[in-house]
Amino acid sequence: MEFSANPVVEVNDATIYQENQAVLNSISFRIEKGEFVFLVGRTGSGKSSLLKTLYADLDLREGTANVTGFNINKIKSKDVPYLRRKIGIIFQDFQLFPDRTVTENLVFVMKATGWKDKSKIKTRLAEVLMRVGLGAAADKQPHQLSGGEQQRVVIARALINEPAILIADEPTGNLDPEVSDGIFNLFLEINRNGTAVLMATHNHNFINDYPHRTLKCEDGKLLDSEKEEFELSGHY
Ligand SMILES: Nc1ncnc2c1ncn2[C@@H]1O[C@H](COP(=O)(O)OP(=O)(O)OP(=O)(O)O)[C@@H](O)[C@H]1O
Repeated sequence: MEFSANPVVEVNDATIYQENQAVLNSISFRIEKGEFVFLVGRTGSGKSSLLKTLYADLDLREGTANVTGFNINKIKSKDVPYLRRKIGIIFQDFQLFPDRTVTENLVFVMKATGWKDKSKIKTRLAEVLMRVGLGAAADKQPHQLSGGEQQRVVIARALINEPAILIADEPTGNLDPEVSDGIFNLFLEINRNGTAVLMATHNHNFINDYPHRTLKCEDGKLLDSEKEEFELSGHY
């Protein structure tokens, strides 16, 4: 991977806290534009805490982090929505409005992020739904869709504002293995089109089948497969 002047994520000497407990100590890493990076580590090792720090849901008290040009350690709450437009966030629970159609779910986010022009909204909506293979689902409600399809809607929602990076926290954690593979392949495809991906996962098959740079939270440290060798598996 080329070393660029403008990485999508740059973290220096950051200590990640949950309340008064340091979860990860003095960690540093960068993610370049268009990179695909796995994040692993056993339950409670700090993966979600790290991701939350990157999207400014958890205060960064020590060290610095720059995400898509925003200084996370100095970011003001009024600027957090602008940061979140540059990153797409995807969780394992789908977090769609259950009583609204797919279109309404997506338009809600578009309006909240400044989209006004009706024809542009319509075009973008069709684009992102096509991109995730759900061209025919626009008028369905979440309960009429399978878990995999709901996660595709969430990914479509995350893509609306052309984020520089997708941050995914166990995006296939609630899905059957076969469906998980489809969702994972969708992430690969989105990545091939230039969007960086940082994906926390417990699914070793993904990493074995698609070996790529892997960060591992272990004993308060962040190991980086680009810098050192480590056991992928272990007690988790
Ligand atoms: N809201 C919170 N308040 C206090 N402590 C928390 C909070 N969230 C997480 N922790 C603690 O911080 C540590 C790291 O948790 P974190 O959720 O980041 O781990 P994880 O690697 O994402 O785990 P999992 O694989 O289960 O999602 C754990 O000890 C956890 O108990």
